[in-house]
Amino acid sequence: MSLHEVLAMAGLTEADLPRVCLSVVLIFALLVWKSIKPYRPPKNVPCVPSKPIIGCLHLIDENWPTLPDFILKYDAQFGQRAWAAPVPNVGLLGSCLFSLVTEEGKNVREALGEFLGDGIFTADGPSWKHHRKVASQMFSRNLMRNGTVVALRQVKLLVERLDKVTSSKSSVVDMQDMFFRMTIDVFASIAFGVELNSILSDKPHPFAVAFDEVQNLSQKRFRDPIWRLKRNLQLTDNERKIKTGCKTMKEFAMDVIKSKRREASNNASMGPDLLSRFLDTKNPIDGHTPGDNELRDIVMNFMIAGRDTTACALSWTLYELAKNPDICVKVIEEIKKVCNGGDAAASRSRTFSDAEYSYENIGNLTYTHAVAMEVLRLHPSVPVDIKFAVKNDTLPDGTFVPKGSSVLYSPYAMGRNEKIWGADAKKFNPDRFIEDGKISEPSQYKFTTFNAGYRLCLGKPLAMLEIKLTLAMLLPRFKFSIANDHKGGYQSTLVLPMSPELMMNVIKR
Ligand code: HEM
Repeated sequence: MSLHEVLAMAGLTEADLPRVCLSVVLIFALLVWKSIKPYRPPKNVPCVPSKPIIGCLHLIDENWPTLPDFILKYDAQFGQRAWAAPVPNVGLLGSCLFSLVTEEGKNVREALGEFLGDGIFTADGPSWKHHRKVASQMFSRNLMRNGTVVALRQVKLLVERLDKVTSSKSSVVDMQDMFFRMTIDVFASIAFGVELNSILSDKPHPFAVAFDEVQNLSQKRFRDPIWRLKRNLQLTDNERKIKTGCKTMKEFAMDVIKSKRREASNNASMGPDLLSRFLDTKNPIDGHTPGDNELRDIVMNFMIAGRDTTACALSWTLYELAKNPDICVKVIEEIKKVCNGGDAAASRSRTFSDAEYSYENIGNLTYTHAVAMEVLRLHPSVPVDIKFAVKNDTLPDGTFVPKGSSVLYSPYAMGRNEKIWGADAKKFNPDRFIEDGKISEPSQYKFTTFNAGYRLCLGKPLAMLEIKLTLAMLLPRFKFSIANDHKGGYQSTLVLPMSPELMMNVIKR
């Protein structure tokens, strides 16, 4: 249909075209204007340089590639007190101070809504309590044991892959890529009971591709005050790809759920994966069994929470150990002693008993645990987190937080803060977490890598277990050194992947 015909249908002529265009532009501008709500910071709170309407969005945009360091800079500049970073629609009070207001209430996760669904991350109030209670059951001792078995199976495949690579000429491997492949396999197996086989295959599974793409693209929304408009009208390539990616993931999850339900109705013995466990579990609160959508959201939230966070932590651990060879030697010594009964050959062997890497043995790797904690202090997998005030509150420094404002805290900035960790805050020193040969757990409000209070990360034990198990399998068998000139840079995303990639020389011991 020609433009002329369209105009004629609307009773207009070509002479009306400029007026029509102007009206469309004005309506669009009004929609944009309506979707931008400027933010006025509370009185007497120091503020980063800002402009009318857009606040400091321009600074956030400029500094996005190193956002955690941008926050670190202002935390240092303003001292131990709250400061404001006005962002339209969001607000933002930056703070290295925790208060009650950060412990409960709505998470600003709307931008990840269609990805997270109606799961623990997006839920608030009674609904969150219900999710938390249901999700807590996932972290029973039995599940942790099953997690150990699943993770061990996948780490074995990683050893197999590294063995293949090191027997060829080129032994330079992108270890971060390996860890992202391994952790998606681990979590798909724990959550769905499905083997994605990403470690051994060249072409990643479509679910893994969609998972990565949606996560990366959704993060762009945080810098875009009109992303809702773009999503609702499907205006950009970004928004269209998010929609397609979510569809791929949801279809995959639904297929698995349906096939599990079929297995269950045929009285087949169900696996130990989360889906199978939750299929017939009655909710203790309302007594109902979860529907397909609820099941899908539970397992997807589990994967989102656990996969990238653990992969980043593993990458930074290998990086820090390569930079601190004396600490690496101590870790290997502990692994040999605890897992392999002090037998050096056994610690390198490709044939081993699963008992060597049992849940109990991994739990006894005290120094290795301290190393992982130190890595997570300096390189927290969630470097910046935002909470939303459900009621008026006051931060410990006396700053009033009105209901509805967002409070930002940065485990990255807090982890490097000398006032919190002492003059050697930037030094890699795992001993700071050991007292009398045992782990000395710091307060959640000091070590905020796993959040604090009511919404403390539920998966911390599982994450620590997977990190230690992977180190126990890899370090005695391979020597890793950094192959590229890595300065410890990162990519500013919801998590903290290394940038550039972690290219490592891998040599069999
Ligand atoms: C090194 C690894 C990990 C780090 C640093 C980490 C960090 C965090 C942080 C900062 C939060 C708070 C998010 C927020 O509410 O804004 C969180 C929540 C959560 N994490 Fe983790 N996480 C890790 C691994 C895991 C793993 C392996 C799982 C298990 C699947 C998991 C499950 C959860 C769950 C279920 C929540 C939501 C808790 C709630 O809202 O009540 N995490 N995590």
